[in-house]
Amino acid sequence: MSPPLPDVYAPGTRITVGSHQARVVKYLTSGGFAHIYSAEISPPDPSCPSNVACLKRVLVPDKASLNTLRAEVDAMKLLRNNRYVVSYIDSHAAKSPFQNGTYEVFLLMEYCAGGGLIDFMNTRLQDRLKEFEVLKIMSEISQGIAAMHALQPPLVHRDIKIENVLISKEGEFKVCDFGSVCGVIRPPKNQEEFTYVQHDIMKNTTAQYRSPEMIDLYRGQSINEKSDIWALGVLLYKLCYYTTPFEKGGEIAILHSRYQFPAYPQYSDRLKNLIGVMLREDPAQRPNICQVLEEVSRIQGVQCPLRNFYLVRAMQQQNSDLHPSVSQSQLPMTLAHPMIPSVDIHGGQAPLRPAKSFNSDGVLTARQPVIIPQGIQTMNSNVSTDPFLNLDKTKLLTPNIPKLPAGPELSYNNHIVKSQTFPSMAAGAFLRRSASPVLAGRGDISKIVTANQTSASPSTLYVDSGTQTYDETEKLSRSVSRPLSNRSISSASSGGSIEVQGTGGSIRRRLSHKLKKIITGERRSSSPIKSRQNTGDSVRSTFTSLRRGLSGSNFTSDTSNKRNSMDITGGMVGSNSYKFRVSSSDSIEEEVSLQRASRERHKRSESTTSIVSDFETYERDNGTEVEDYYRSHSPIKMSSNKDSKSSIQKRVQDLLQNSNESPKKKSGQSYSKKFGGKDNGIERQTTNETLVSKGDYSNLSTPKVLSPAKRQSSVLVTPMKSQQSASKKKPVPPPKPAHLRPKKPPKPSHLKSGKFSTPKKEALASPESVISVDVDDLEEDFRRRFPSAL
Ligand SMILES: Nc1ncnc2c1ncn2[C@@H]1O[C@H](COP(=O)(O)OP(=O)(O)OP(=O)(O)O)[C@@H](O)[C@H]1O
Repeated sequence: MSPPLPDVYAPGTRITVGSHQARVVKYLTSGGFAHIYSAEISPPDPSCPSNVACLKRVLVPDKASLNTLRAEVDAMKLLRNNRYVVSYIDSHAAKSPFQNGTYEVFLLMEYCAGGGLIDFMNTRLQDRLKEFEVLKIMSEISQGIAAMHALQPPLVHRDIKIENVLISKEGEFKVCDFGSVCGVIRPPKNQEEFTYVQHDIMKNTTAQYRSPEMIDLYRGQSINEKSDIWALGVLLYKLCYYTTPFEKGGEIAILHSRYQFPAYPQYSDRLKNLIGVMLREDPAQRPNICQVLEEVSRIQGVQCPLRNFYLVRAMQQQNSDLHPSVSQSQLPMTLAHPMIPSVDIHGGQAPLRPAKSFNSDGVLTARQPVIIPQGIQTMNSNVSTDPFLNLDKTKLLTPNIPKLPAGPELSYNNHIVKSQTFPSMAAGAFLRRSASPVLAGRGDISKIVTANQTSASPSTLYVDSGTQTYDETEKLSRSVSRPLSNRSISSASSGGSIEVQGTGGSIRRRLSHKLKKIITGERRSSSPIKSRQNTGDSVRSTFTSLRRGLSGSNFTSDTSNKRNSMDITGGMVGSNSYKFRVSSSDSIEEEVSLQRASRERHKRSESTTSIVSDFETYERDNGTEVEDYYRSHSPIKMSSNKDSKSSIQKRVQDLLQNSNESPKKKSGQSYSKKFGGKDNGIERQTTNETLVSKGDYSNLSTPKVLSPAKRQSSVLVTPMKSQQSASKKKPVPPPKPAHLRPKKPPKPSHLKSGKFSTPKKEALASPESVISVDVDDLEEDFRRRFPSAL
């Protein structure tokens, strides 16, 4: 329970926040546990043209909650120069003089004088947003989110919603509230992880924006950027129709992605189609953020303001595979940094593909053409990553699509427009604002990519200058531990004096590495792949994971497992030596990120960082391990054992221990998340809905043991290999005893019906075909050929 906030600062109160002096101008509003002020700051910051910044003062109940705030600050630092993210200026944390053991955090950020998007929407209750307005908002938010997804490893916002978009004085739409930010969360592997992830999702996400993979953890799908895409799809829908698509249908509707388009207001089929692909049940079938932005730009009829960094990486990967001895910097610019054309390059006559279409009642009617992104089509033709290419055929062909009741009526007369605090943006002003793309703006992600590429090795796109040896932000730790005196708080972190890429890069690298390492359970030298090998049962575990994959276990979508399951022939179990590709439809991103992660691990193990980070210093001064901080913010708690060969068992043991702790409470918990309500015109989101997977796992019965027949599943292999394996049929050895098989908790009964009862199959990649493979055959064959390996 957070302590009550002390009295509101009177106008004129002076506070030192980091290296900035702030003078309170006006109390604006209160968040969950925060007071929000406008304040004049000095020295000036580029993000505050008029020297007026936003001061957020949060009271934090304990040190653990401080970590949440720190994570938020770290994420903001990483994104500080993106034009469509609320800019971070400075911050400071200190022990609270009001209550023992509590802390106060002051966060200076760009002041968004235009108020919240929700306030703006409330000014347009009668005259709903026009399509071009929706597209402008969508484009800008997508650019903000792209900045997060472009990081390597990516950051997932996890709480994208209308309420978390603010409007600048200039009318730009900016993403805010990074308190739920996280790395990719791999699928939970046991009951404790299930419970932990479930709790974490409940705490950090908003019910109506939750994706199917967040609700049904049994699907064994990672929570990653595609979960943000889903939320962005919900947001887009709400921008259009002022309600969320699953308002009435709830979680069951989310799980099936069932919703309707209201008849009013009318939007183009392309826009509805975009919503449709973003709300695909299967995350792999959703577009990535670059594809979303490309499609938005195409509908707008403007050039896409962002390079498709996923494709750039894929191309660079391809180049380095083809020319391993040639570094990216040696490649010609056009090759190393291809500009993916985002507009039609054939006179606007791009090939047309069918897409879902809905009639004015919101009922699926027929296929409508949609233009395929040219860049994807030409450069990536053998990889089915474009969701606009692989339309949801199941849905298109299903004759009896259940018709949901008509969408909720909107009683906008009851809505109260919150306009006193923040003047709502005048429609005229909105119309005046240009929707032109930004190619080299302050926050242009391509600029960040390029900046990072200049010093990047072929395998790493995002590295900072490499020459930076001192990060001013380290002052934070020292200042934090200093006593408070007369409201004068010493430096929290530096302001704008540090080179953006340098600072961002170093923090990003730190945060990213740690998040990746801890949140995904991937340690520097003990990734899921390596750790299996390190534990001494690599070959066996390879077969085990293959068996899991074939038996349709929930855990097959873990990409590292997938990777393991590939390396099964030729006697080599090395991660790069597979000859026998057992795969479903690894997306190009997954493929690239796997290889990149592998190279990065290698690279990291060779180099030591010379940058002393603020948090590391803080931890040093305060006697806590920096890893604890990230671990405490991680939805999956991992071992603190620094031994690079930490075993899976050890990590699971730690997890078991940690699972007794309740997850850390978010101090600045969203009032909307916590209390819901319709205080502000359009409904703010609530979290009082429960996850479908919220069943009581403590009462789980013994998991079913799969029959040998079930262990024979359809998998994808290359045709050549499939023939080989078919010709090597051996007698099937007896099935493994039940107690030796990996166990998983059974699904709650309400998830067993319909399509949820069967594991989801990935989309099929065209050059591959489906055959039946017997794992035991493979194992037997392997044993015969390499008797000493097992
Ligand atoms: N940079 C800003 N510029 C202008 N107003 C802001 C800014 N940041 C926040 N606000 C206002 O303060 C409100 C609460 O802010 P914020 O969401 O960051 O606080 P919080 O404590 O995290 O609240 P919650 O957790 O409920 O979202 C926002 O809805 C918005 O109206």
